[in-house]
Amino acid sequence: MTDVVLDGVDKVYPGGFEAVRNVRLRINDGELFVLLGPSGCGKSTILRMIAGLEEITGGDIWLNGSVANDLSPRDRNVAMVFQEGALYPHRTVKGNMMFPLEVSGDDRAEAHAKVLELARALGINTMIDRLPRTLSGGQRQRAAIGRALIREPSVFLMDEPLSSLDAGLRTELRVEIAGLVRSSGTTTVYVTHDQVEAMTMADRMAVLRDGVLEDVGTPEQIYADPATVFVAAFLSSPPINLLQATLWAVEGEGLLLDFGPQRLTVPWEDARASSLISHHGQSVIVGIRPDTLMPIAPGTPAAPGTVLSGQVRALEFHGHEWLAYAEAGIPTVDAAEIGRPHRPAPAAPERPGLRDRVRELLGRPNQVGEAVEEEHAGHHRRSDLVFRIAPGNRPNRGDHVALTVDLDRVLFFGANGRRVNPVLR
Ligand SMILES: Nc1ncnc2c1ncn2[C@@H]1O[C@H](COP(=O)(O)OP(=O)(O)OP(=O)(O)O)[C@@H](O)[C@H]1O
Repeated sequence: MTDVVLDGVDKVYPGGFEAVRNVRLRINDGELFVLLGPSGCGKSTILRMIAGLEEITGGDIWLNGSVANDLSPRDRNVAMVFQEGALYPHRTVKGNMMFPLEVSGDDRAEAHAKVLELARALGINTMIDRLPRTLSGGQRQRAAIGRALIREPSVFLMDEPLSSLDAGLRTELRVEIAGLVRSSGTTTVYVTHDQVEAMTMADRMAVLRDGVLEDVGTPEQIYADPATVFVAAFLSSPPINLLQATLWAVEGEGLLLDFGPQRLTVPWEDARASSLISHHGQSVIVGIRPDTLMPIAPGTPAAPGTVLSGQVRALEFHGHEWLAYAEAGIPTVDAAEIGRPHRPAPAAPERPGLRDRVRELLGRPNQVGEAVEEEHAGHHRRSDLVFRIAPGNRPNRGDHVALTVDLDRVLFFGANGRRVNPVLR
C-alpha cells in the first residue's frame, strides 16, 4: 500500500527561481496518475522531489503514511524512467534487467525467472541477449521500464518516457505501459506535456501551469468540467473558442452574452444562471469547443439566442472531418494571458533545461498558449470561430454560415480565468 501525498510543496531553486508553488496532491495507492503541463511548468521538478533527487524547499512529501522529506532516494523504494531510459551499454537487455536484483543479492535462478517473465510482459523476451545499441528506441524504452519495475518498487515514476519515439510507437507503448502498471498495481506518477497521452492513460491527472496546480481530476472531469480557461485550452484539440462577452441579466429574456456584433442568451432555467447572475455587467470568457457548434442550413428555425454566424475564411481537411475557421467579428482571448499568477516569468530561468535552450535557438515559444497561437499563426490568426463539419457537407470559403450553439456544453469563466459556476469533482 503506497500512496503519495504532497502537502503544500514548494521548490525554489538556488538563485531564487520558484519552480513549484504550494502543491497539494494525493496520489492513491495503485493509481496511474499523470502530471500534465507545458514545458517548464515544474512537472519534472515534482517527480524528482518525490524520488528524493531534488530537495523540497517548503511543505512535506508523505510516502506510505510517513513524511519522506529527509529520506534518501534509496530508502524511498521508488524507481524512475526518463525520456531516454539510460541502459548500461555493455550489458544485454537481460543484464540490464538483472542488475537491480544482483545489487540486492537476490537468488540468481529466481532473478532469471523473474526477468524472463517481465521481459515477456514487455514484449522483449526474444531480444534479451542483445545489447542496447542494437535495439530500436521503443525496445530500449521497454528494457528501461523492465529494469525499473523488476525490483517491484512502491512507486514508479516516469518522466516523458515516450517523447523521443515516433507517433505510432508512442500510441502502441502508451497502451502497453498503462496495462502493465495497472496489472502490477504499482502506484505510478507519469509526466507528460502531451494531452492525448494524459487523457488516454490516466486514472486521474493534474494540470500544472507555472509551478501551480490548476486542476486535478479524472480525464473526463477535467475535459468536461475544467477549472480554468488555461485547462480548457490545454485539453482542447482542435482549439476551444474563447470568446469575450459582457454579461447582462435581462428580466424576461435570460442572461445575455453580449459579444458586440452578436449575442447568445442563457435561459433563466439553466442550472448555471444563479452563478452567472453575479457577473451582471462584467466581462466573462465564453468557452465553446468546436464540436459544440453545429452548422445549420440557411433559414432553418432555431431557438432565439442560440445561434452565432460568420463568414468562412479557411477550411482544413482532417480525413474524418473538416475544420472551418469563420470570421464572426467577436473578440477572442488568449488563454496564455488569462489568470497568470503574478511572478517573474520563467522565460529566463537560472538554469534553462536542454529543451528550453534548443527551443530558444529555434525561436519556438515555451508556453502552451503561445504554441496554440503559433499553430494558428498566419491564415487562421484573425479567425474567430472554429467548428467541425462532417465530410461531404462542407461550405465554401467566403460562405456565410449559421451555427447553433449547444448551450449546455458551453463553459463560462470570469475575467480571472476561473469558472463562474462551481466545478464538480
Ligand atoms: N537546477 C535548476 N536551477 C534553476 N532552475 C531550474 C533548475 N531545474 C529546473 N529549473 C527551472 O524550473 C522550471 C521547471 O522545470 P522542470 O524541468 O520541472 O519543468 P518541466 O515542466 O518538467 O519541463 P519540461 O517538460 O521541459 O521538462 C523551468 O523553468 C526550469 O528551467
